[in-house]
Amino acid sequence: MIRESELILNPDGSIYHLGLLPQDLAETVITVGDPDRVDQVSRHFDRIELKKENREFRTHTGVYKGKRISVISTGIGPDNIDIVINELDALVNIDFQKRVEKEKPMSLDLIRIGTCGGLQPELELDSLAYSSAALGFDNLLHYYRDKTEVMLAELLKDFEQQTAWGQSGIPLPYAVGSNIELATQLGLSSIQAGITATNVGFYAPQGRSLRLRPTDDRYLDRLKGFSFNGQKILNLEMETAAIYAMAGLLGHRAVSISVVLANRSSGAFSKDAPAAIDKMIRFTLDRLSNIEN
Ligand SMILES: O=P(O)(O)O[C@H]1O[C@H](CO)[C@@H](O)[C@H]1O
Ligand SMILES: O=c1cc[nH]c(=O)[nH]1
Repeated sequence: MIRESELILNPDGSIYHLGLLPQDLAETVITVGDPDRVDQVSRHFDRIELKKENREFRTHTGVYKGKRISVISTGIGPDNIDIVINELDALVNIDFQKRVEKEKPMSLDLIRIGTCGGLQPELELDSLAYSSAALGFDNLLHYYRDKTEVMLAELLKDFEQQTAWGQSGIPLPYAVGSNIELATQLGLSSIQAGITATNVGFYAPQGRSLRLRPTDDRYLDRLKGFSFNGQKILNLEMETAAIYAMAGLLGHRAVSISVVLANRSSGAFSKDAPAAIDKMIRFTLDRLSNIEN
């Protein structure tokens, strides 16, 4: 039996941070960083059956072209992903009354749609990128025992060697992959694909410098020059690796799609980010509606 301090339920029986009951959640879950983006997604639904909110975690569940979908905001960063994915998993795989794991595990489809900075110069502003794999510069995966089951060891070894990472003064990331089956069902080969660097911050952890200097002047160049099986590090953001790690460990299918708002080589930023984000939302909903329930 899972103790009250570990599986924390609110007085209405909902899970601690997300404030959701098991029946509130669809098996297909879109995650976004920004709570307002939840409304931008659900306004395309045919109908919305539920709206709930606690802290930065806003959830709408509804139906889009016959498919039941939940969209939930995670807020920014991998620390929130630990909370969101564990609690989403608990909603479907733990019996809240008996406080035990259910016998037959359920697998959710998790689709992150977020914004990112483009690392490679050729990445066009407002274009979409699919993260086939991700390097996690957060430490989240290292806290979970079965990490070797989801770690892409070869990619990581090559990364360490090619970038001479030992000289960077920054801890080595972990490497994890997307769910290929889900990516194929969504037809993500139609957009540019590559490795995503998931960072633990927006400024120095993404090589930005306002008044503080990053530890390693060569940080972005090290990332830019890396390639594995013909795939380069395309973009920088703050959730994908943590989602892939947690989904992999818990048996869920996850993919991450990003819209490129910043070109970190040219220094340009999108002239119409809301329109670019809406394009990504429409693309994703359209692809999701083609997957059988
Ligand atoms: O637009 P979202 O989904 O929040 O994603 C990106 O934007 C935020 C930083 O501005 C980080 O969360 C990053 O991953
Ligand atoms: O450069 C960017 C833009 C959006 N989100 C990020 O994390 N980085």
